[in-house]
Amino acid sequence: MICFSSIYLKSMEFTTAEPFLHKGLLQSFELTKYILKTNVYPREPSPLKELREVTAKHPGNFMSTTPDSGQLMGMLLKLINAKKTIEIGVYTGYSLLLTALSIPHDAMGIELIRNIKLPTDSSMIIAIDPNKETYEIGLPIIQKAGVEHKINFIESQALPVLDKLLQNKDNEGSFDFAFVDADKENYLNYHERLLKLVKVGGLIVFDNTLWGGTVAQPEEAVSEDRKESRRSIIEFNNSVSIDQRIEIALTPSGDGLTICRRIR
Ligand SMILES: C[S@@+](CC[C@H](N)C(=O)[O-])C[C@H]1O[C@@H](n2cnc3c(N)ncnc32)[C@H](O)[C@@H]1O
Repeated sequence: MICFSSIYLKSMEFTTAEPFLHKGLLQSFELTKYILKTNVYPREPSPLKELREVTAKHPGNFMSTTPDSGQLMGMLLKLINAKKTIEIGVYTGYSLLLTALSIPHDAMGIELIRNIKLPTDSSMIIAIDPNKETYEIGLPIIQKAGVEHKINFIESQALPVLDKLLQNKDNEGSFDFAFVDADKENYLNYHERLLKLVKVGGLIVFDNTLWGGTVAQPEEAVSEDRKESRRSIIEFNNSVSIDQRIEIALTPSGDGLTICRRIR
């Protein structure tokens, strides 16, 4: 019997310069499930599990950040000891809650008032989404997890909020981390603004940068409803790949997660 992966491998074009291609992962849904079952779900904090299960009942559930990407982001947040973050695109709050659970609990109070360059009543995570209704689906779980005080939810399109933050020079280079998971057409606009707001050494992470694999397909093979965002994502991927202000890693986690580290 020929297994799926060997059919897949035969269909790939190998060149001598790319002997590592056969190591490519995620050749089947079973493999994705394997990663989730063995490594992600057993370690997923219970509030995140609860939020994932509540979100699964919502018609927009496919929008939620995948738990494996969430696990990677949690690791990144802890590695850089992120305290001040921006979240663009909240939906029911899976990535928001994991960020709130990953930033230090002791970073509140006095330290917040001393360090943050925003008004002293601002929280550590600025979370922006024009849809408050979906945020409110996850909010009771965020409250129960005891991390709501870390979140400043702003019901708005993200661009005007970022522009407003940039009007205050003190906000420049003051954030440790940003996560972007919203309208793909604005990814480059977000990138430009976040590069000013995030400090050198800080991270900007973009979700959906493989756009369901369509970035590597001919446009004719892509359904109409995915074409516009696919074009934006391809433009974004091309642009960040040559951007000298950042280091990047495009990981095949979830729907593609591009990690940008500001270096200048
Ligand atoms: C893919 S979902 C975000 C999923 C979220 N990261 C999670 O883990 O559940 C995209 C969200 O972006 C929001 N959105 C769309 N356009 C936006 C904009 N211009 N500014 C901010 N958020 C936007 C949508 O309302 C939606 O809630």
